[in-house]
Amino acid sequence: MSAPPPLVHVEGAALAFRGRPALRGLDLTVQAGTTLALLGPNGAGKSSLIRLLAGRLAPDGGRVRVLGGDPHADRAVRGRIGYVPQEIALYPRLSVAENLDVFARLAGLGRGARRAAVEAVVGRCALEEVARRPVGTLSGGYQRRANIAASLLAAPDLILLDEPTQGVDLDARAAIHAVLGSLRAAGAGVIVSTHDFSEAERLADRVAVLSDGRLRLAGDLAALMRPLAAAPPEHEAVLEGVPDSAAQAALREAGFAPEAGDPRLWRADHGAAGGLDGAALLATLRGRGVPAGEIRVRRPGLETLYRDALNGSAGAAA
Ligand SMILES: Nc1ncnc2c1ncn2[C@@H]1O[C@H](COP(=O)(O)OP(=O)(O)OP(=O)(O)O)[C@@H](O)[C@H]1O
Repeated sequence: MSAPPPLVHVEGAALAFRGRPALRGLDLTVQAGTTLALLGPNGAGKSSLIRLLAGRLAPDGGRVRVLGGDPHADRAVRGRIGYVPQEIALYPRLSVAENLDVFARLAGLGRGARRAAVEAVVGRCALEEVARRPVGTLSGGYQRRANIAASLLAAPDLILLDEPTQGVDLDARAAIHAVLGSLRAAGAGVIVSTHDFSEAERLADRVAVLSDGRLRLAGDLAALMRPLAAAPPEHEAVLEGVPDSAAQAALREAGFAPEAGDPRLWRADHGAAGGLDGAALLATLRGRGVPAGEIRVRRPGLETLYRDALNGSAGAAA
């Protein structure tokens, strides 16, 4: 018997909007049963990739295969994919259960199957308490869970979620994490875009970092994180003002570099300032005229890998 196809196989995917490239030749393979976190700055191409995988868009170049087929051309493949867009795509005046019934009908489920499917996803997403309430009257967190529930009605083999926890409180976030954990435990593939490193570390077994329409890093999360366990702590200087040129020179001398887009946040590459005493460093920087508010020390983690990948210093994809 031949091996099942990978969940996702993307080769050289290119996509442009009005001539402006959003994806510039992206390769990505994801095996069945994987939870992949997609990371990248605003405009990196995460949503574009998710929409290609969902079959909502076709690539301008390259090839996109999901579950062995073409998600754009093949309706049967799309039927095995659950897609949760960033925006809430539900009818605000209908109750959660009514919305889910509409979407189950659109997914082609018969009457009996519809009722069972709605009940199953209401349970899985812990929506029992609000099932009879109009979606428009619910909190953002519940609306997001209802949005996710709608994508699960046809028991998909792959669920694509575009920033599912953006703007929700901690309880709603935990509830959404529980839903994703249960999908993973049931063997479904999950691809989730996020800006939240702790979320990615908690949920994913693989990560992919995109920027400017290109894949900068992809690999097994545990394998990528392993070398960091022995790495010295990182130092982050949070400044009270924008440093003048002398203060900038002092920061650079101490191994710090400015964080892109924020002149008040400087970071020392992991290792560069390792072994230094944060309080002593702060005193030294202040002595040199750096308006340093605090020096934070923290263990390198996924955020370190992410920054290295964006700075081009990451190793080859694992
Ligand atoms: N419908 C569209 N029309 C025109 N340009 C678009 C459209 N969708 C995306 N783009 C552009 O394509 C590029 C990639 O955007 P995309 O939404 O995929 O990034 P993203 O990584 O998901 O960003 P974010 O984290 O902000 O959601 C950006 O330059 C964006 O402006």
